[in-house]
Order: sequence, then structure tokens, then C-alpha cells
Amino acid sequence: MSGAIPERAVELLGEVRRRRPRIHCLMNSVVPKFVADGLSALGAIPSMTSSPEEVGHFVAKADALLVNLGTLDAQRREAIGIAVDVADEKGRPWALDPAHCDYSPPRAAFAQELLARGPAVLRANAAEYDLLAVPADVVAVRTGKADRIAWNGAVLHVENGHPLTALVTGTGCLSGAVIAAFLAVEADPFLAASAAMLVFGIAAEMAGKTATGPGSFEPALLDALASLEGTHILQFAKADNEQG
Ligand SMILES: Nc1ncnc2c1ncn2[C@@H]1O[C@H](COP(=O)(O)OP(=O)(O)OP(=O)(O)O)[C@@H](O)[C@H]1O
Ligand SMILES: Cc1ncsc1CCO
Ligand SMILES: [Mg+2]
Repeated sequence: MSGAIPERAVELLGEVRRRRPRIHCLMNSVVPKFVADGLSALGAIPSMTSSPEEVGHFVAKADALLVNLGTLDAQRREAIGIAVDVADEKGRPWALDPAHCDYSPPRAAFAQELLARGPAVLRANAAEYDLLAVPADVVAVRTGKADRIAWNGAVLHVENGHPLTALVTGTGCLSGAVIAAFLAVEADPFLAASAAMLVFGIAAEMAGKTATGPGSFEPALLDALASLEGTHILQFAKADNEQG
């Protein structure tokens, strides 16, 4: 299966750029601009409002939703409840990022409740991931030096990436948004998440070739998300099924 994933990633990146899906992001207060810029660079359209009065309308017509639990507060919790209700009603795919749930038991409990509400994908760093029980119907993405994507017994490792990614706050948040963008154009959530992680990892590698540190890496990553071509994916993809 892994042999076909780079080829599908090329097609899906083309679909994102052609269709320009709108991704509604319930984002934390730390990195909304970076996440919105990353989605725009990729070819999608970000929307970011988290007001409870408006979020339902934004989600109803969005192509996919990202729920990120960073800087969670009472209003964000209310907005997340409404957004997930509407995504459910309208059949919009959504991804969950349980940001920093490892620092706060109430947040971990909320993340676990949300996992039962049917996100297509969970994207978490290793510490967050280890705390949660991911239901069988949710694609589980654990990011780190290598990214691991698991669903229904299929497990893919994506080895692409660059160490500077770990030094820029919000790259995990942006990777969740990229997953949501691919969910908007691909009904198979394992394929969508795999393609997204491949594209993100290869863009990071390209950015790492010119960056001299985290400060220059951040804009270089945005540039790479915009300039990445299908040939780069086919040339650089390092994706393998987990050996049992
Ligand atoms: N050592 C590393 N080498 C290469 N890439 C890495 C490394 N560590 C993390 N990454 C990449 O950095 C991105 C962020 O992953 P990480 O697991 O650090 O998420 P995170 O902690 O949620 O990030 P943030 O909260 O800052 O958004 C992912 O794309 C991941 O593949
Ligand atoms: C640092 C930080 N704190 C809350 S959200 C966020 C960005 C993603 O880690
Ligand atoms: Mg995070």
C-alpha cells in the first residue's frame, strides 16, 4: 500500500490547490496567524473565528474542521461543542489536536470525550498521544522525529521532516490543519492523513535546506508549502508500512 501513497499524495495536493477547500480552525491563541498562513500557502482557505454565536455558521459551509485544544477556556469549549454538533449534522470531516492535554487532566478528559464524537483523525505529539485511548474508527497520527499514522491495522511511518520543525512553535498545530485540508478532498481518512504528513514532512525538508535557524525556517516552511511540486513528493517520499 505504501507504494501508492506518494502517488496519491501528488493527486491530493493537486486537488487541494484546485478546489481550495475552506478549513475552519478552532485554533489556540498562540499560533492562529502561522496556521492560517500555512493553509493559504498550501492552497486552502483558512477561517478562524471561535465566537459561539458565529462558529456554527462558519462550520456549516466549511469543507473540513480542525479542533485544537490549545489555550482552552470556557468560550472555546462552548464553541467546540457547537462546531462538532454542526460538523456532525452536515457530515463535515474534522480533525482533533489535543494540544497540551498532557499538562491538564480536565483537558485530557475533554479530549477523550471529543474522541468519542467521531473525529476522522487525531493528531498529537507523543506525550499527548500516550494519554489518550484512540477509538478504532479514528485515524491516529502521532508526530515526532518520524510520524506514525495508524488505522484499522494499517500503520504507516513517514520519515520525512527536519529537526528545525521541532523548534518552531505551532508546527504540530499546522500539521493538523494540513490534515484537515486533505480530509476536505479525500474521503479515506488514512490516505488523507498519510498524504498530509508526507507533504508536510517533505516541505519541512525543503525549508531546512535554506534555513539557518528556527527564525528563517518558519517563512521557508511557508514558501515550501506553496512551491512543493508533485515531482518533489515522488523523489523524496520516505513512507513505509510498519513491519510486524
Ligand atoms: N526531531 C524531529 N525531527 C524532525 N521533525 C520533527 C521532530 N520533532 C517533531 N518534528 C515534526 O514537527 C512537527 C510538530 O510535531 P510535534 O510532535 O513537535 O508537535 P507539537 O508538540 O504538537 O507541536 P506544537 O505544539 O508546537 O504545534 C511535526 O510535523 C513533526 O513531524
Ligand atoms: C505554546 C502553546 N501554548 C498553548 S497552545 C501553544 C502552541 C502549540 O503548542
Ligand atoms: Mg501540539
